[in-house]
Amino acid sequence: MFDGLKDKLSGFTSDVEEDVDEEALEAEEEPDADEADGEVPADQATDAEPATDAQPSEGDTQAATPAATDDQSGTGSEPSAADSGAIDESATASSAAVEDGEAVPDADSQSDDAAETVADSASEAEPESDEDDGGRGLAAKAKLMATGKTVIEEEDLQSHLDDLELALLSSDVEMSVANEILDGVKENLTGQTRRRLSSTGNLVRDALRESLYDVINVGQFDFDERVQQADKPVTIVFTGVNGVGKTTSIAKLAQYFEERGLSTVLANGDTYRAGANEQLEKHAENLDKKIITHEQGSDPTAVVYDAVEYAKANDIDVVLGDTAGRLHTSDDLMAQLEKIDRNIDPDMTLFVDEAVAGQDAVNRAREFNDAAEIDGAILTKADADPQGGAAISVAHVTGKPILFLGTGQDYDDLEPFDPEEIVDSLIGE
Ligand SMILES: Nc1nc2c(ncn2[C@@H]2O[C@H](COP(=O)(O)OP(=O)(O)OP(=O)(O)O)[C@@H](O)[C@H]2O)c(=O)[nH]1
Repeated sequence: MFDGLKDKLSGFTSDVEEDVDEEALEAEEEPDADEADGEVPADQATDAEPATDAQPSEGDTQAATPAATDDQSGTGSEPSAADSGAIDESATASSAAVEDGEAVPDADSQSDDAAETVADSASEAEPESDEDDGGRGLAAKAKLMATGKTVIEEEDLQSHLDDLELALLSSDVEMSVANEILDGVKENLTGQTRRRLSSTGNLVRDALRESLYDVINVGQFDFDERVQQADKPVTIVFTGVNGVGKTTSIAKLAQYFEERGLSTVLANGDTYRAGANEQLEKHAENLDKKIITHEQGSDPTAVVYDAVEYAKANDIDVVLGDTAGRLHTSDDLMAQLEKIDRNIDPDMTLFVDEAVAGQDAVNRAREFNDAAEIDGAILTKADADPQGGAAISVAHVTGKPILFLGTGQDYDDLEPFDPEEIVDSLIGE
């Protein structure tokens, strides 16, 4: 699921990491030259407050001096990050933990801790009165260098952001959504201080994770809780064009509810299309569910109404009503759904489309929502979609959450949409 997009996002994070670390290594050579003479650079000397109790280790005096100047804790126990941080990742992560006054964590959590520490220290590292050289004073930069930290500048990122934009658009992410993600990444990442070589990857991934989560997590609500708490019968009406998996999704939801102890009745409100009754009847038979149908061409509202009456009379918990999806006659669609709304007042209207339709699905979601407001969406055929563009875009474009993903042709191939899980699967935990 979404493997093409995963690869592209992982390409972005590793490219930024590689590039920014390379620049940090190049920049590192300059302060080293000063240190070789045993002299603290003038900028640092004026900027730094000596920590009187800092005890540099033997033979490491040049690096230990600036490191100690950054040690606000006064413990004097921090190893020289300037010397070891750029070379030895684990040493850097350990020193980050020491800064926090914590025990050295296990190997897996070291880089995360380092990223946190660096994020925490970003405000400390802000220049106060240093001269401005495009946003950050030279003295502040030198100070960061000396402590094994460096800052990510916007110009370091621009070409990568361009690549990311291309990657998102070519994965069918809607333009405004791609822009929102890019803005978020830029905002989250630029100006970040980070510990050299140990935390860039985490910072980039976290920045991307946060921006993706923000666009995906729009309008989420607890579907199960809403259904459980609503007065019964709960009526859910499904909209969307034909052929995308709407009927199958209704059947999958009937099974989903049964697994949660809720009974269902199906209603075929798609009275427009020949064969629609038979199609839904087949699913009802497979799942041993009651189905309400009327003749082709009859009033869809009457079908759903009858299903609601049946549910009331038989203590059925949920009515699942299909409708005909004809976007090209959006007036008809509107009139049909308005009539259902007026007469039946469904608890929810869910839009169904296929993830594999990419931009088309996103556009249809917008149009359906404009024509008759939806409460949420189901994206089918996510199992066959390498792109992920619709899954990322639909919620942001409609302002309504994706509630389920269809992940196969079997009745239990329906997964609740969990934004956090989706983002983790796209970026890695
Ligand atoms: N791989 C995969 N196939 C699916 C999924 N959902 C539905 N399908 C298949 O998509 C095809 C169309 O599904 P239907 O449920 O018939 O689609 P529909 O929207 O009701 O279309 P009409 O019946 O023409 O209105 C069927 O072969 C389904 O088995 C899914 O999540 N993954």
